[in-house]
Amino acid sequence: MKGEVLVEARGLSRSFGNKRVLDDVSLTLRAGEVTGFVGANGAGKTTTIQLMLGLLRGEGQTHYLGRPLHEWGAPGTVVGAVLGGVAGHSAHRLRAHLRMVAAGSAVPDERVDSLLETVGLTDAARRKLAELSLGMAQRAGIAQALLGDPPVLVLDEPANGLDPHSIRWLREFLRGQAAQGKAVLVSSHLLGEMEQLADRVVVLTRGRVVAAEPMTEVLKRAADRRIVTLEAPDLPALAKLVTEHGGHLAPVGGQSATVTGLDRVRIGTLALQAGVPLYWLHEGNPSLEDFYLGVAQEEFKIS
Ligand SMILES: Nc1ncnc2c1ncn2[C@@H]1O[C@H](COP(=O)(O)OP(=O)(O)OP(=O)(O)O)[C@@H](O)[C@H]1O
Repeated sequence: MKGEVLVEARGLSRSFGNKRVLDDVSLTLRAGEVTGFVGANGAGKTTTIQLMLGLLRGEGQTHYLGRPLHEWGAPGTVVGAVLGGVAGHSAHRLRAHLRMVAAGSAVPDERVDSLLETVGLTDAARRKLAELSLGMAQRAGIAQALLGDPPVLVLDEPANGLDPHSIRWLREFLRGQAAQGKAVLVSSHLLGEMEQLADRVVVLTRGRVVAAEPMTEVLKRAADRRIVTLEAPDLPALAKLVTEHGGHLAPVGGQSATVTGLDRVRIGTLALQAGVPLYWLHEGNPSLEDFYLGVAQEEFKIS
């Protein structure tokens, strides 16, 4: 059922030596939703995913449909993971490799063929794993993750290194999986891509979750942080005006400046009323990037 909680990760923590790389991370994945897991390099996304999947030891627990993964007899029917292409012997041919994995979980051969078709790899079925392109390897990894028809999909940086065509395919594919009722977790540092893909965003900064919100809320909050870029011949006069009305103007060279705290309509109206000339002003669309940079900045200030 859409919105039903399928995965509940609580209090995930992990240290390497005396370095605490994850600190009390909690995540909830819901049926019918793509959750975007974003964070800078080294923030701890991969470590979180490995803990969730039981591939790494640490503190905390993750329940899949109410139970830890190890209590499920066939974990592949609960969660499918794509952790960077397809893992297997490089000399094995794709279809044979998938059939071998399928046999281990009592999945019939026909499912391998239908999944190869689903991910658009029917023509590559006889290629050796070593001969697959990066995009093909990602698709093959997805086919492998889907063998047990799990209701949960977890993908670590699946868009890494893909060309725009493959990224688009991936986006549409994952949206399709969510539309079928699966809960999908995707980690990425490609914020523009995530904005188009995710229903919900979890932001990780230095091992801690600093935001977990629906994308609609993220974009609303980003709108509040929107930056206006402008050009004006008398920046000191404009700066005074902006400050008087609760905004902040920062010169960026020449006659250009950025303004935060006021939107373009307000700035334009105030300038007109005060007789301060403006050559042009521009306000970008609210983006996940604005939101992300905002929360990451606040986090660095307080810690
Ligand atoms: N086996 C390990 N031994 C020591 N430190 C580790 C190990 N694995 C990860 N780390 C450290 O833990 C931190 C989190 O790493 P992790 O790979 O989870 O981050 P990430 O968010 O996935 O980053 P990226 O986007 O670069 O993959 C980093 O500082 C990393 O150096």
